[in-house]
Amino acid sequence: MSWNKQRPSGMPSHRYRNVYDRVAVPLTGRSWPVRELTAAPLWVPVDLRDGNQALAEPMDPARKRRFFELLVRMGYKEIEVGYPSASQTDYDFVRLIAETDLAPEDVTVVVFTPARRDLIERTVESIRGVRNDVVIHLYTATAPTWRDVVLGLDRAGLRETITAAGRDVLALAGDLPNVRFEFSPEVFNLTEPDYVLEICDAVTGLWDAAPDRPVILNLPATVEIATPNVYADQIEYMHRNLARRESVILSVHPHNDRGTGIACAELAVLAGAQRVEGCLFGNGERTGNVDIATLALNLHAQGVDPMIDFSGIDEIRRIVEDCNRIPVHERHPYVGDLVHTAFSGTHQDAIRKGLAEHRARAAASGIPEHELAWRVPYLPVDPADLGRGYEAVIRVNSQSGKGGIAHLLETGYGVELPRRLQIDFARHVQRHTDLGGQEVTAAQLWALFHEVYAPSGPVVVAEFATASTAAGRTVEAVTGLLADAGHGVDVLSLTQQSLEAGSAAEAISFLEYRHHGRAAWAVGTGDSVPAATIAAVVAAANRQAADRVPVR
Ligand SMILES: CC(=O)SCCNC(=O)CCNC(=O)[C@H](O)C(C)(C)COP(=O)(O)OP(=O)(O)OC[C@H]1O[C@@H](n2cnc3c(N)ncnc32)[C@H](O)[C@@H]1OP(=O)(O)O
Ligand SMILES: CC(C)C(=O)C(=O)O
Repeated sequence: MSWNKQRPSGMPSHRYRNVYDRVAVPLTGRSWPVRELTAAPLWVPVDLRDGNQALAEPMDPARKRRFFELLVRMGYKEIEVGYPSASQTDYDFVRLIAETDLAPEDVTVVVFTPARRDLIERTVESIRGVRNDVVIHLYTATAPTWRDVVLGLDRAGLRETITAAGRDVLALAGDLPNVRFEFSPEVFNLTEPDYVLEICDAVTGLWDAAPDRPVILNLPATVEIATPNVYADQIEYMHRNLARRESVILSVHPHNDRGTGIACAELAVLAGAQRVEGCLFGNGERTGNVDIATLALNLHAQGVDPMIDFSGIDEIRRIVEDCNRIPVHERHPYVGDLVHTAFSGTHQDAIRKGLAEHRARAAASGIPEHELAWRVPYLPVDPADLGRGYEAVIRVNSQSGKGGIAHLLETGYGVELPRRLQIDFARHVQRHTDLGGQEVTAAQLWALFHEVYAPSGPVVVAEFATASTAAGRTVEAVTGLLADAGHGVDVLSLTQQSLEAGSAAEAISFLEYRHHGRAAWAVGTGDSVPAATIAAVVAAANRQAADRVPVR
């Protein structure tokens, strides 16, 4: 019997070639697989250029400015601000930087240009008077298909075009003391390794790359073509073989066509890259540029300072969405609406226990919760690090269990349901959510709770002090209290397990009892239930009781 019943799909996969048939991948004895990520590379957001050129409605001046100010606030120190020869808006934005103090002095401004003299001239014109450090970023596609189909140049011809443009850049801006240069062999990942190395060495020679005026060599995976290990090999090959390696800032610029842009960037850094270009939340051509927010927060989540502040991630997202006019997906790493939320029962149970353990460990150690080592299951980072609360970590639907339901009542209403009651109530919730097929909010759960346990009669809320409920006396205390208030009470069950152990202080959180044949409930004070919580619960219950009989 075969376990694998798959059959040929009939998809025309034969039309596409394996990466190894398209480009030589020269490296053997690679060292990137055994390296570790221990520090953040230099992040360079290209939202205002590569991201912008992919928008149906490119950013107007106001949106560009808002985005730029956001990037500055977050701590980016090198920002590609536009393609000044492409549009008046891009040109004017660079002029705005030149003529105002919009860019703090420690921020380097990158401007992008193709290898065409008239466009280089316009680019250099745009940066006149900029006081910040400036990088002029020159690019040309170098891969065979682009040479043959797009540019109509052979290897030698393209080399001449690039070096001619390099000379133009040098002639027009080489004497500006605040200007450095960047070169991108576009579609690096499909270019013959010996050829791209030759071109890059020619450019760094021409621009006289030196440790005090390094040249940025940016090696794009313009269109992803292979598994990330191949890109890592390509980057390590360049890292090992570049002529002026000490005078080169090795940069990468992954896109995400195969959905592996993040992996490409991470492996490329292991392979020697020092600088990463990308966009916030992965905007950009086609499937986007690599997402530099996820990359940074991946470092944060493994204990490495990302060097960028994401502590207000929802505000960052709102600005990015507003500027790009593209929504961020609910499942987007770190920032999506649902990424810190569990609907499923066992996940909720683990999160709830994990959060309780975190709080207890913080109290025991004296270390504040936001400083304490994080180990809550299913939450790779503390949502609070990103400026989020814990309200959304657990949401309830038909996939949920008692733990999640109890969590919502605890956080929403301060009610701690004893285990037996959790089990019982979860059955009612399950029926309700199965029927409706929808999520239930804490308020709906609370209403359902009343419907189930106090369908018509009075809701009696009893508040009583720990002192009166010393071990072994709880039943009497409750009964007595209610009797004083004029109710005969038959206490059917005290469900808190710790009651059995005789510990009143822990025990008194919630008691289920029956009053004159009708369900009612009582809340008691104890060390585990702060007075404020009790007060809130009592008030909430009393508000909801049609015929309320508050005991105190
Ligand atoms: C991978 C990347 O992200 S690259 C950046 C892509 N970004 C953009 O294109 C956004 C801004 N672009 C533009 O505004 C325009 O394309 C301009 C101003 C640059 C050029 O406009 P046009 O002169 O109208 O040319 P067009 O847009 O049709 O571009 C195609 C031409 O550029 C040439 N070209 C492509 N890349 C380069 C390059 N790096 N250097 C020089 N020329 C290039 C093509 O060969 C083609 O030339 P041809 O007309 O002689 O065949
Ligand atoms: C030219 C480079 C930097 C680029 O935008 C790309 O290859 O996607």
